[in-house]
Amino acid sequence: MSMIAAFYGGKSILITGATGFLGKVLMEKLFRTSPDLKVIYILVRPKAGQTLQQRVFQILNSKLFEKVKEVCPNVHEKIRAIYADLSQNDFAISKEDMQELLSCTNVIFHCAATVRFDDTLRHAVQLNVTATRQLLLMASQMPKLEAFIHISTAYSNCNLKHIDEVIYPCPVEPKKIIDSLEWLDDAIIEEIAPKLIRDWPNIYTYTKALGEMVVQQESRNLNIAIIRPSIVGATWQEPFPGWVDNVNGPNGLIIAAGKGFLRALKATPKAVADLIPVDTVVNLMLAVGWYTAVHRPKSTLVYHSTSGNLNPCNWHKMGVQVLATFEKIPFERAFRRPYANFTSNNFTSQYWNAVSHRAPAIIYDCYLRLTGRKPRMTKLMNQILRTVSMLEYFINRSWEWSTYNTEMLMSELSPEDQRVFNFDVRQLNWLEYIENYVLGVKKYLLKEDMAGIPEAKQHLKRLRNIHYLFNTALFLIVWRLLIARSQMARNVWFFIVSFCYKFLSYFRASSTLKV
Ligand SMILES: CCCCCCCCCCCCCCCCCCCCCCCC(=O)SCCNC(=O)CCNC(=O)[C@H](O)C(C)(C)COP(=O)(O)OP(=O)(O)OC[C@H]1O[C@@H](n2cnc3c(N)ncnc32)[C@H](O)[C@@H]1OP(=O)(O)O
Ligand SMILES: NC(=O)C1=CN([C@@H]2O[C@H](COP(=O)(O)OP(=O)(O)OC[C@H]3O[C@@H](n4cnc5c(N)ncnc54)[C@H](OP(=O)(O)O)[C@@H]3O)[C@@H](O)[C@H]2O)C=CC1
Repeated sequence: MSMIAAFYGGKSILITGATGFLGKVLMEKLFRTSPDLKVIYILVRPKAGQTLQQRVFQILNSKLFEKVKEVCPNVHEKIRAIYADLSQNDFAISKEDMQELLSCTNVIFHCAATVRFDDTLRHAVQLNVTATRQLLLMASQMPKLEAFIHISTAYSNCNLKHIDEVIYPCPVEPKKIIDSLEWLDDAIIEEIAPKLIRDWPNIYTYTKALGEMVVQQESRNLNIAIIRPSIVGATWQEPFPGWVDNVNGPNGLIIAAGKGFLRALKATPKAVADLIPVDTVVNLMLAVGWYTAVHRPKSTLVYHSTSGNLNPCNWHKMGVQVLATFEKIPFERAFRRPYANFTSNNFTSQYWNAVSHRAPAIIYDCYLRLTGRKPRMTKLMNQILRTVSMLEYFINRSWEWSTYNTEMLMSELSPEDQRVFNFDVRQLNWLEYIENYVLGVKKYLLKEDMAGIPEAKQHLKRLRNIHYLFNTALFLIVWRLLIARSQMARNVWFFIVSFCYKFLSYFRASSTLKV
């Protein structure tokens, strides 16, 4: 019998960010392994014209939740969506709902955040710092609370090279930043933001670091733990391999590469690609929730959910496997044949951007214009290159994350829990994982049918022929222009032609003699 699964039985669990990538997988696993849990409260805002109920309905009716419905047929009754906007005071939760949350919650998983690298400082602080403080304040008023699990990121201290499972102090007190944002206007905030974030690469990682400090400062006598995942990727095993649902992190780049838009990347091939499957992170979260509640460690423990020091994979290996998978299961209607050119050199990267990205986009837009259609490729390419530039920091460096606490926890679990809540990334086979990942991107993000693979392969063959034809034509045009302008090129040309002619005459003469 799983002790962790039993622990969540009969519990009321509060999840923020339940509509996000991590939150959905967390809910799915909770319902599947502890169908006897009492209720999951989720703090949700209406979005994209959908009410809370519609959002919940959509999640529960997705493929991700197919297994849950077999194990826990009354899952609809066990989710309680509470209207909340985490960027508002008191989260804009109604008094009645707040009362229920305060009096019933046993465990909190705080996943909500803005994960945009380029968010405004004001919004990122509101969500990643102030909301965390507000939630801790609520937690301190919950008499039945057993554990508060805060989800941070392994990159919250990416200004360091070696990162331990400890909370590092930030140069500026979070409280001072929160207070100053109240009276500074937006223009000034954006002006001071680069000075505040110093050697952090973006607002996101900086505000996540501030969020951790807030957790440390406001922990009071709560049982708190922090989990720091690295780059969260598709599911490894559960509920099925390859599930993804947004374009964040590597997902968007896999699409861009598979569709042939992105053929070169400024990346350090030997740098560690610290991906961690989302189900591994979720298993660790649930194990940490149990351990924090039952064993009540004296201090706030930090757990790294990373792969680099236990089972490293580098960007080169990853790129090669992604490309190999594109060969087997290509994406439909590719713009060009997928190809990978990793370079860590600035100049070479600029060159590839011009030749492999911008030039084909301009040529294609000319073609669209000539055929009376609206040009769109240059805009799309600029968008992709902007995204790539935002992610470059993370694919050109390696970090060392220690994982003592995570390994300690692994050894504390019973064999059954180690199986049901497996977060031992040493068992991960990267080649298999990446293949399933790419397949998942095709099926769940692009919604492409496997029946379309033969046509996709045909399309790639056509693209290859067009590529050869285009290159030959280009070569001939350049050569013809050179001959017209340079005596030297003409001499070389006549030399080659006369050499070929002599060779052919000799070959013909010797074959006539043999007869
Ligand atoms: C040689 C080439 C390839 C070779 C072979 C294949 C190799 C492939 C191997 C895999 C590649 C490896 C690269 C991995 C890099 C991973 C780095 C991840 C770093 C994580 C560090 C921290 C992790 C975390 O803690 S948090 C989670 C990470 N957060 C994010 O990923 C958010 C990042 N996104 C943003 O901040 C914004 O979207 C931004 C700034 C990139 C763009 O903002 P903008 O306002 O300009 O546009 P949007 O409105 O947001 O989007 C416009 C448009 O772009 C699409 N899009 C968004 N994100 C991505 C993306 N990551 N990749 C591709 N496309 C993306 C978005 O859907 C929109 O499309 P529409 O059609 O207009 O809707
Ligand atoms: N994905 C990754 O690679 C990594 C993620 N993390 C951390 O994991 C956590 C979850 O990330 P992930 O699931 O990928 O992110 P998503 O962007 O998929 O999900 C973010 C969640 O936060 C919610 N949210 C955002 N703003 C508000 C708001 N104002 N009010 C209420 N809810 C809000 C979103 O709700 P809505 O659906 O309404 O937008 C969504 O449910 C974050 O803390 C992130 O920092 C850490 C390392 C890597």
